[in-house]
Amino acid sequence: MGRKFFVGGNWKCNGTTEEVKKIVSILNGREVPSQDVVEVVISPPFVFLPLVKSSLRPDFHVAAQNCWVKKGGAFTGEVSAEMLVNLNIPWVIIGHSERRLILKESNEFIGDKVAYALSQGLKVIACIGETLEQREAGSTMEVVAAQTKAIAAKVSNWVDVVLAYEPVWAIGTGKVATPAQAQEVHSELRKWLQANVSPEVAASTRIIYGGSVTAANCKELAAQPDVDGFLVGGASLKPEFIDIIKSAEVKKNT
Ligand SMILES: O=C(CO)COP(=O)(O)O
Repeated sequence: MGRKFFVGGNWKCNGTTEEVKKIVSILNGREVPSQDVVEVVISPPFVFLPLVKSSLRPDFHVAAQNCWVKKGGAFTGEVSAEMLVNLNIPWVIIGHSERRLILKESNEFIGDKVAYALSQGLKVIACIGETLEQREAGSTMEVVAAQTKAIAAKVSNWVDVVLAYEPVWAIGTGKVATPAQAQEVHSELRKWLQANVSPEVAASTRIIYGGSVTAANCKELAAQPDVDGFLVGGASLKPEFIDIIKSAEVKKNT
């Protein structure tokens, strides 16, 4: 299979220059498993991308948190995929639930964004996940399958895509999915990819979990066979992010 463990740190809309410098210096000073074992990607707000890119250790990479759906131009307030490429930013997060729910980005719009970002040479962390209401109504798989379908419809090459399953009820709530809950959805998503894309894509695509991941719960989650890493919010702004990166070691021993 060979799916390299992936840990993303999504800083969301947080940080000042001073805080950014402090977090970067903490990240730079700690030992973590080698790049053969874990791929680490840090995602600061747009305005801090150049600072983080120029000061972060070379074995960690950077991601934007969003980009425009097509070529840049007269789109006030947007940042284009071309600009990220121009700044040598290799990754972008697309379809985070905060953008889906607060900014009303639809499945189709997100599919278009993923396709355009890939076409420009960016690698994409594509986010999906159900709300509490949807989970309680028993429609989790239906929701995440529809979200994945809208992405799959526009993607022909999955090599540069990481799928992030982030149940909305677990984001920023301290209410992490249990290892069994995460494994269940990840395994169903892999089956969905197998049936609707290809067995090769299903076997090789990393499906990472996000939602209240901490140093305390990451090892148990990482031990699940279909959990290939994490997208971390709050804890990525703290030194414990290093411990979450180290949970990649769990995988090495399984
Ligand atoms: O949304 C997330 C990462 O993209 C998860 O956020 P928290 O880790 O703060 O719950």
